[in-house]
Amino acid sequence: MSQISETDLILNSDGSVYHLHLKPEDITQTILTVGDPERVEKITANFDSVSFKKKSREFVTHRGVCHGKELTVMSTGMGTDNIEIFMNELDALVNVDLRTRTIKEEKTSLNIIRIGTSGSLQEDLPVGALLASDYAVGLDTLMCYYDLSQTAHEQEISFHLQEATGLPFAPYAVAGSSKLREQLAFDMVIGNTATCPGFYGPQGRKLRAKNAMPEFMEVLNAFRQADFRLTNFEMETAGYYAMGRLLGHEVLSLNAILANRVTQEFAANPDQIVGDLIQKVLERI
Ligand SMILES: O=P(O)(O)O[C@H]1O[C@H](CO)[C@@H](O)[C@H]1O
Ligand SMILES: O=c1cc[nH]c(=O)[nH]1
Repeated sequence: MSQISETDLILNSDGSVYHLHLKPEDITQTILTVGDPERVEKITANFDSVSFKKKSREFVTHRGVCHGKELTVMSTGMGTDNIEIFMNELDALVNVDLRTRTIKEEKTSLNIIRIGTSGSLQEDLPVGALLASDYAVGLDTLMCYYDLSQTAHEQEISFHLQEATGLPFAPYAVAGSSKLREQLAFDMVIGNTATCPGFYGPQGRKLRAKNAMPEFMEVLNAFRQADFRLTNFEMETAGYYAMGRLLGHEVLSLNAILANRVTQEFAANPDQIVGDLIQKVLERI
């Protein structure tokens, strides 16, 4: 069996994976993820007990027990470049024998649930809504570097969205886990999430820097492919869904809608909206 080299899979001197600084025994099969490292503690404050904590760069990990269930909560920081590192190293923890550097014969599929914040792209998706991403569309170039398989429907969305936006590469469209959606999001809004490689220009915001595509938000708002429309944007979901498919993990992105970009409203109570989402997930997991 071929060995993964020391530069492809970098391990720290304690045997942990390079950026996450974790060993296989540090994680559980179900992992809740957040962007903001400080949100990890907000979730595990609800736990019965926390048995493990680690911080490495923006990757903060807590492992513990909530309502009798073993869970891991991890922060990723912002952007799909972080998600690429996060998903590869998480997968290596369960599907690579780190001692022999060989891929395990029997694969483990993780349940990965993002609890994130997001902005609404549609007037009828209000601030305060909790949204599960059915599909995510990556408006970044991450999938130019991987051999992602897409369904015919996903390919059509990718093709027509490139046409509509005029981007010089094809965005990638990927569905999330229907199993996790049915378990966790049965009363939430079901939407389709645009994942942007930035918070300002790539989401149509303008401060001082001149935008190359000043109408970008309007283009995303108006995009239709049969009955498909984009409902919200953020910065990680498509990276999760695509890497999840490549590696065989169940992934669901749940979004607390904090801003409505059409009505230009921002939540008066963002912590409460995120808190509601956390409580729902912990009750249902
Ligand atoms: O609240 P989180 O999970 O960080 O998610 C959203 O918030 C950040 C931008 O403020 C981006 O990471 C975006 O995806
Ligand atoms: O508008 C928003 C709100 C949260 N996160 C984003 O990326 N965009």
